[in-house]
Amino acid sequence: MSAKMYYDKDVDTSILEGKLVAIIGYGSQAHAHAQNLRDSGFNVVVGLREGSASRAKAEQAGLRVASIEDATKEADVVMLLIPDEQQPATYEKSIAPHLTAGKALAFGHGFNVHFGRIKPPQDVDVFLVAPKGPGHMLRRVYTDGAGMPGIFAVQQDASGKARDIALAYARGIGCARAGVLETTFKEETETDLFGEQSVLCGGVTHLIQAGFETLVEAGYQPEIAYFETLHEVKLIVDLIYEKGFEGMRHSISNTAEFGDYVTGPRIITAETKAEMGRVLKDIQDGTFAKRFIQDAESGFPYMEEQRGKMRGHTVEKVGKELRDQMPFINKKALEV
Ligand SMILES: NC(=O)C1=CN([C@@H]2O[C@H](COP(=O)(O)OP(=O)(O)OC[C@H]3O[C@@H](n4cnc5c(N)ncnc54)[C@H](OP(=O)(O)O)[C@@H]3O)[C@@H](O)[C@H]2O)C=CC1
Ligand SMILES: CC[C@](O)(C(C)=O)C(=O)O
Ligand SMILES: [Mg+2]
Ligand SMILES: [Mg+2]
Repeated sequence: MSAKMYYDKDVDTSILEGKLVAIIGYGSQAHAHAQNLRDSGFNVVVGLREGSASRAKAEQAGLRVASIEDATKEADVVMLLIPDEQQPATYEKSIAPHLTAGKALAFGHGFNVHFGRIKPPQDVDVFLVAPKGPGHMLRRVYTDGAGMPGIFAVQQDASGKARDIALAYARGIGCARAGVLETTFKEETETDLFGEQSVLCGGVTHLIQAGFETLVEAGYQPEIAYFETLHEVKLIVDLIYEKGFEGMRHSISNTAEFGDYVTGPRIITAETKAEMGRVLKDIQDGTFAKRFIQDAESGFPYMEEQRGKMRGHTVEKVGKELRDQMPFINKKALEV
């Protein structure tokens, strides 16, 4: 293996003993960071805006809650885990005035530092710890005794200890159970945006949607189309996750494997890969970031239009009905 991987045995967490970590926000990532750190023995305070709907949930989980300003004042490490588009304004108003020398400012994604939207003072440590997966799954795998890989990067090392703090933090949220490796803000930001757009979120959902629509438009039952093009994706991906492509192909029929080789390249073509290259370029030169921020600043008209379209789509309606008949599917997982 060429990358240096850090596991629990390689990480000394004593650097955070007696220190206070403020988790700003209580959404997907934040609730998992706060609860995992607390369960790993760290001191945690959750910083929330006034009137936050999340206060009761955080308190119910046994966490102490303070205003963002007070949490920043008290804490040694301030982890900013609110939506990327909201971070600069909250940082300027509620965090920067209290971010005194010697503290550490941390992120779960490098977007705002990399694109120059947050410029922390020179006398604080700045690092990121980015778990490679959704926050709700970060909490689930931690409570299952497993872990989710993560990557960390140091942008500013004012204390000379920023790497050790970042690694201790990564271990605290459970990432060093699965493996943690070092990156830069640039590499994390660009690869994360590329992965979520091209493969994990944009790629997968649009592939499923196109397959589902093709079957339904050809007259097949939507329920069968749902099982075939969506539900079974998890079962196939679980095998890829556990055993790689070869392991998955061992489990499927020869008929399926032959069709995989014949038809896969007709669906994901050389042109698809060339387009992925153009997507990556838009990410690298800031074109995507600009488009995202513009939509956010106008109240997300494009994003809301897309959400509205999908809400009424048959794949969503049929899917909800079918999932409601499957009580073993974890329905509590996304409650926070
Ligand atoms: N979602 C994920 O799994 C991943 C996210 N990340 C990164 O983690 C960070 C957080 O993302 P994510 O967890 O999706 O965020 P969420 O959308 O889940 O964050 C919601 C939380 O942010 C708070 N919030 C929203 N707007 C404001 C505001 N203007 N001022 C103060 N608090 C606000 C909400 O407060 P309230 O409770 O009061 O409504 C809520 O607690 C981002 O940098 C993201 O890129 C990284 C890896 C994966
Ligand atoms: C895949 C999307 C993600 O990058 C993540 C869960 O890792 C995100 O920004 O939510
Ligand atoms: Mg992301
Ligand atoms: Mg990600």
